Amino acid sequence: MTTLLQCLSHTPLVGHFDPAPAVLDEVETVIAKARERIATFDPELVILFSPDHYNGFFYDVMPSFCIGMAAHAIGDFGTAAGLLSVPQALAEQCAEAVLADGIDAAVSYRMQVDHGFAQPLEDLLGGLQRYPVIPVFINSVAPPLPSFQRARLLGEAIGRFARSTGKRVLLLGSGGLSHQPPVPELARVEGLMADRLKGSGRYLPADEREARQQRVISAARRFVEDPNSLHPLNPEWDQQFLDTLASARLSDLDGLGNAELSAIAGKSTHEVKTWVAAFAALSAFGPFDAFDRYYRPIPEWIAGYGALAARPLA
Ligand SMILES: O=C(O)CCC(=O)/C=C/C=C(\O)C(=O)O
Ligand SMILES: [Fe+2]
Repeated sequence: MTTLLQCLSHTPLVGHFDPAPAVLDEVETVIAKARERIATFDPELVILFSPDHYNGFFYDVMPSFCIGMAAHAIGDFGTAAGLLSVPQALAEQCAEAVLADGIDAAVSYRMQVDHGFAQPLEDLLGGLQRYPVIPVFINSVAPPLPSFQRARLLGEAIGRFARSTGKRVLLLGSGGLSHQPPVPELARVEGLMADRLKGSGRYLPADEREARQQRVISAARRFVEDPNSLHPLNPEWDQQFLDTLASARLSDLDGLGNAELSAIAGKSTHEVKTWVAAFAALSAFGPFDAFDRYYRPIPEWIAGYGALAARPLA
């Protein structure tokens, strides 16, 4: 097998405000099985599609897509901090190939990433540096957002590059499904907060970082008591989305506009474009089989929480 895919929701709330032990066990079992499968696959290269939450990408320059030539994680919400093991020459080749293929992704030689990248690297791979990883950012919270179609085309271009390496490549998608945690919006803030979103938030003082994290934890507590305190989760849409990916109908999502998706499933649901990109990358290896599907709405994590694996058909 030359490639394996794993998509998984992430949540900064794990360990801070958890669901009942039985649910936590269920999720841990799903993650443990994925981790075991990945260890057996023993990737030579990992390509990780993830969003950011105004920790590394800001409105001073906000790309739709960015490929990391080098990257470090900030360690928010108790996730791991430090350098990722990015194979720079290979990442440069990836960027060259993607641009030559018609997708104008930005590059970063100092990509700052948050739990969106760190959590899957820790949970699925065992740490930030366990395997060589090319991090690929997809803007999922800062309008104007890329479309489903562009995320799919990015994924296809990266998949063609991945295939050309001849390596065992693990494709990861991080984030989603339906959810809308409290993430500030430029159109709704001013003063210091607007300045933070334009770039001064890149290096937050510890007390502000802590206050920001507590805001999310408090919102989760409220959400459990009142599902209308935030945009409600949408299990029906989430299951349809999983059906769409599992049946390789990725381009069916092309026509779904960003405003429409926000209205259906919440403003952070755009993170599912990382799943679309990962599946599109897999499609460059030929027909695939999706398996180990998991889904549960978990209000404690403000998340339609899911997982889906896939591999090429034998
Ligand atoms: O600026 C803030 O306070 C952002 C809060 C934040 O980082 C929330 C993140 C939530 C997720 O990553 C998620 O549910 O996917
Ligand atoms: Fe997120």
